[in-house]
Amino acid sequence: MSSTESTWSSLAAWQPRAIQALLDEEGQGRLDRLVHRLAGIRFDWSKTHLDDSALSNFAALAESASLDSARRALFAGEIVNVTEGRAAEHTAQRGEGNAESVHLAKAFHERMRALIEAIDAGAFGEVKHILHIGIGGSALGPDLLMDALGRETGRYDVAIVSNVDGAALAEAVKHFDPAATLVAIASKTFTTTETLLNAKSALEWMAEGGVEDPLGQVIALTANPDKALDWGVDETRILPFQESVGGRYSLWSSIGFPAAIGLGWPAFEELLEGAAEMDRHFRLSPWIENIPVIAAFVDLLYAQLRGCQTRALFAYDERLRLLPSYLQQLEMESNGKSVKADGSPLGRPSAPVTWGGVGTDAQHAVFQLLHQGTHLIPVEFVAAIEPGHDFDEAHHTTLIGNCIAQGAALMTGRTNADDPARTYPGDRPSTTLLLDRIDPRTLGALIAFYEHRTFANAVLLGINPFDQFGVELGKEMAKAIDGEGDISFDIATRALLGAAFGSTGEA
Ligand SMILES: O=P(O)(O)OC[C@H]1O[C@H](O)[C@H](O)[C@@H](O)[C@@H]1O
Repeated sequence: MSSTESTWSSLAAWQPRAIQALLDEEGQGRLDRLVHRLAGIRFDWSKTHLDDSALSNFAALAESASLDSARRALFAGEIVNVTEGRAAEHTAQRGEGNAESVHLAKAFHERMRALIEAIDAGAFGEVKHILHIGIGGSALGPDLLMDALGRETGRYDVAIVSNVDGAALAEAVKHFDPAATLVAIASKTFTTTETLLNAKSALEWMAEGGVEDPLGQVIALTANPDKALDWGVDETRILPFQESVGGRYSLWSSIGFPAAIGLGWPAFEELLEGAAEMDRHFRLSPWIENIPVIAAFVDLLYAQLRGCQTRALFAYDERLRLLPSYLQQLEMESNGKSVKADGSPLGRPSAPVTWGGVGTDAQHAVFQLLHQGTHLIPVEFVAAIEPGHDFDEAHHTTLIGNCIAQGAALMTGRTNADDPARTYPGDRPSTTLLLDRIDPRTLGALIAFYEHRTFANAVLLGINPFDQFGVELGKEMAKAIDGEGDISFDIATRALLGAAFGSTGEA
């Protein structure tokens, strides 16, 4: 048996103790070990089942799974995405990584900054609106940033369109003046069907709106500049980034353009600095003090040792309402795999399903199941101490009070001897991330925390988190339906195609 397998066997023999009992017995010592502060965020795992024995077993797993050398390889810009033969250099975008890559990332950032300065200075005429078109990693990060931080900046109106459904584009441009709109086409590969179709329609919308040279108002954010050139984007308006930056890790590169222009360059730099602080912590801290690594231990405790198939995240802050969808891509596209990096079967559950919503709304919709359902679902609460509005402070005290109350209620439960329907089993785990405030620096650190937690989970499971072949088959079939390629569909699919299009879908 490999040393990793024998560590998993020791972990399998671990017996959880009630969270309340751990708190009662360990008291302040438990808070000292399981509550950490970094970059304006308080990370609290005290209401989980993680105990000293599990912690030391997981630390042993980190050793046997060579997390240290994987981490070193990540930051050194070595090939960690083995199936695609690539490095994963998102940290280099933040100045933490291989010197050459950091240098190149800085040069690309400078190019982006210069273009933004030119736009600010009127080189594109009057620009009021930025229409960012991208999907997946080329949209979710920028969307999260702008929704969280861009509510009051007022520099430009930024709209982010991803869905190929034309209704999304129509809604985005509804209040935009085509003459005063700059279109940013964001695509790492510059081959994504949805993005290129939306971009084409955006140009048509501009032409119909009287813009003589719509392409003159287009910039491209891509790791494939040649394709952008072929598409017709002028070379001077292409903002490249490195091929080694993964799509769902790319908001730090030129894919973050809407944030850099919408929030202003100093804010974008602060975002990068916040992430870099988390990078340094992750790179240098021992396992049992390492925030993303402890978080991964807790994830594995529930997914691998307690059979939890899902994990839930509730943002108790309207500004972070897009965090669950951002994390869904990061975690599920990275670690939702059945084979290890070497192609051998994973042999254990992969990453759980990530889902979630916004508090307090979710309390009135899905929390019933969290409190009394038969599923054990580890919950993560994310909240900020400083409110994002000027209304009566009762809004914020109620919001945060509810967040904290939910964690306590999940853990303590309540028995009603007369009525099982009114009994709460309790001992349900939660993690709380409490941000001092939502600003670029703190958000940068938070997102980098999630990236490193995802990476640590992957290494501990033996997964390559940087490829996503699972999305390709469906794309191929959609192309065949569109007449590209010849796939012979089954009878049920042909019938469905007939019902939708009046055709059989046969190539
Ligand atoms: O940036 P692009 O090349 O347009 O890719 C956009 C997205 O599409 C792909 O199918 C992947 O699932 C995502 O990881 C990626 O972020």
